[in-house]
Amino acid sequence: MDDIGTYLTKMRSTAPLVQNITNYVAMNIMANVMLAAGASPAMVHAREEAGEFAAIAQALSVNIGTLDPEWVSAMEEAAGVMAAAGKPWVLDPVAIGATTLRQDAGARLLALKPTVIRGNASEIMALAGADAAGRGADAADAVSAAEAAARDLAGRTGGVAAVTGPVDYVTDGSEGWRIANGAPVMPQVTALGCSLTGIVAAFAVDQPALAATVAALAYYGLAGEQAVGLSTGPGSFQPAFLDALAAMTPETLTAGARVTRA
Ligand SMILES: Nc1ncnc2c1ncn2[C@@H]1O[C@H](COP(=O)(O)OP(=O)(O)OP(=O)(O)O)[C@@H](O)[C@H]1O
Ligand SMILES: Cc1ncsc1CCO
Ligand SMILES: [Mg+2]
Repeated sequence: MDDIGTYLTKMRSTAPLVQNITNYVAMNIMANVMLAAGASPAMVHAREEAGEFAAIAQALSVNIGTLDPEWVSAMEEAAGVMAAAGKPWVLDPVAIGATTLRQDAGARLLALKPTVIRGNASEIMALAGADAAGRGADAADAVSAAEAAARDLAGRTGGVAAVTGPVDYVTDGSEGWRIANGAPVMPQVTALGCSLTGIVAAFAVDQPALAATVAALAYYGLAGEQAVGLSTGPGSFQPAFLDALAAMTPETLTAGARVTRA
């Protein structure tokens, strides 16, 4: 893996415009996370404009957290525009195993071959069709249990799959990487995974998807570690995390990234 910090430098140098079709829970924290990192987020989901906006966005994130059938149409249209233009788009299959509506949406979006799929272990397993324990937005399976599902999804899409948790796993179907950065308080703050999906989209602009995803996850986890020292629990963690994302230098990221070959 190249110097991890350079991916942060490249992302900030272009402040990429990232369209996010995300859930109601995530919208505010996700936009703030992306701004703190140095990207330019726009939450645009109406069916009448999602595809039109995708034509000007540099990347797209699609999150099924609070979906409805109208939103799914907008997601498909925007993803189709990105795919046709060769621009990156990232799928976050929130609680995919829970209902038929989510499973159907996940299957339709998977067919549009996301550049990157980012989810927790239970979501990656359920999207791949494996038996997963998680039924809501929180993970109930270990990252290790989802590695084969991640390789399967990457193979089927020709893209990258990322499983997040205590130690993240990223694969393009052949090579795999582990990212040990992160903090146990992160799953106690809602939508930090959703927000990370937007960060992955921003890092993937004009960069190879596998390396960009690894770098985005290391950056995010390291900022989480730093924020723990500046906070006393999930409430004060959130503003401290935004500050840490903004303050991170490429040099600190390169030095603090705990990335190993799987
Ligand atoms: N136990 C843990 N220890 C350290 N870091 C963690 C832990 N669990 C999650 N993380 C980190 O938290 C971030 C968000 O990942 P997580 O797997 O919690 O997403 P998620 O389940 O999709 O979240 P949400 O759906 O609430 O947005 C990642 O950077 C991940 O590495
Ligand atoms: C809690 C929750 N419910 C639907 S989306 C969401 C945000 C975390 O995925
Ligand atoms: Mg999630």
